[in-house]
Amino acid sequence: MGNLLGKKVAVLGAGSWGTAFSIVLADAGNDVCIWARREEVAASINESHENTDYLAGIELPRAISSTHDPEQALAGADVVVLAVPSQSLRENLPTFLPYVDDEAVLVSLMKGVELGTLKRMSEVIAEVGDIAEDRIAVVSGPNLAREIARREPAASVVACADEGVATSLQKRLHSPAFRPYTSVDVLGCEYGGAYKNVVALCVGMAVGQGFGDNTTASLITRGLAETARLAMNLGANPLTLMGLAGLGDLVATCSSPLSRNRTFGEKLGQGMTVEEIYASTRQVAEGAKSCSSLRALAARTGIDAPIVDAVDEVVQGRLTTSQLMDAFISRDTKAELS
Ligand SMILES: NC(=O)c1ccc[n+]([C@@H]2O[C@H](COP(=O)([O-])OP(=O)(O)OC[C@H]3O[C@@H](n4cnc5c(N)ncnc54)[C@H](O)[C@@H]3O)[C@@H](O)[C@H]2O)c1
Ligand SMILES: O=P(O)(O)OC[C@H](O)CO
Repeated sequence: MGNLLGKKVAVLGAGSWGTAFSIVLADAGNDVCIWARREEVAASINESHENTDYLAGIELPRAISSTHDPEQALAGADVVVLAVPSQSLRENLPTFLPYVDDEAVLVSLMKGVELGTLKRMSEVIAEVGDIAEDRIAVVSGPNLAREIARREPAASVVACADEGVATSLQKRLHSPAFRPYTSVDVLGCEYGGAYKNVVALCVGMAVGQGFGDNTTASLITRGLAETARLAMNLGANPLTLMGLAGLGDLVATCSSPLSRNRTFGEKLGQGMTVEEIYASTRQVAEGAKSCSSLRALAARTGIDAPIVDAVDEVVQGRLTTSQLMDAFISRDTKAELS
């Protein structure tokens, strides 16, 4: 393990990030085949070199093809990238795993924690596929799909328990506009990625009510404290949370109108219901589900997590967004570094 010298990468999931990440891979010299759940999406990629449903207006490199057939997508791939919504990973894996090469490395792009099991995506892959941790990696960082697809410069983290595998993947991903750093802290990257989505929902709720930069900066900072408290308790390196997969992604997601999580929160803050928001978009806002799993994980771990608690209450319809900030401000006062 450690020498990924092949050229073909299978990307499983033809949404915004699966498609944008395929551009990175193609620019870095890989041949990419995207598995699309819907045949018409595969046809659009093959025939017009555009994913009109998820990344309209972006021309895809000719090194990218697509198919609805998992066997065809995975044939000859030594790197397998998973980019489906987190809560659908477990049900999708049996479709893919029979065609995954025994030596292939699986790379999770997903930023969520599974409801019910409270597992990270790499844990779900390991469990369902009975795959060793040195064959599972994650890529996580401040990587809003449309900016990456436009080849705006960005950095990210590729993490694997086996540093050699992370370094091999780094070489396969390094493109003119995309700079990957290696890490062995898979857990820290995954909690950073899942948690920032919930904080972005919260920031969106504040923005939707008309609050300004003091409010959002306060939420981002306390959100980072909350993320670090839980992730460190579960074994993360604190410096991961200060890095690209922690603070970097938190800032990008909470600041950008491109973020689906922030937008979801903003619509709640403006008075839309959860059901109306789901009906208004096809794209996933992972935080609307992971707020419940992270809340349960924090409770199980005995960690104080007021932001995930409050976001989950709003998503479940038990708290209004106008009660949200009051719920934070009126909490018992304490030391910042407690
Ligand atoms: N979009 C980004 O900027 C971005 C960046 C980094 C990480 N991510 C993460 O990548 C993952 C995928 O996000 P995305 O942005 O591509 O989402 P998306 O909503 O744009 O696309 C999701 C894709 O999964 C498919 N899909 C939906 N339900 C499915 C199911 N039940 N089974 C199989 N496929 C299903 C959709 O058809 C679509 O192709 C998420 O975990 C997200 O947090 C997204
Ligand atoms: O659009 P969002 O909110 O899913 O965020 C996208 C990426 O995770 C940003 O790094």
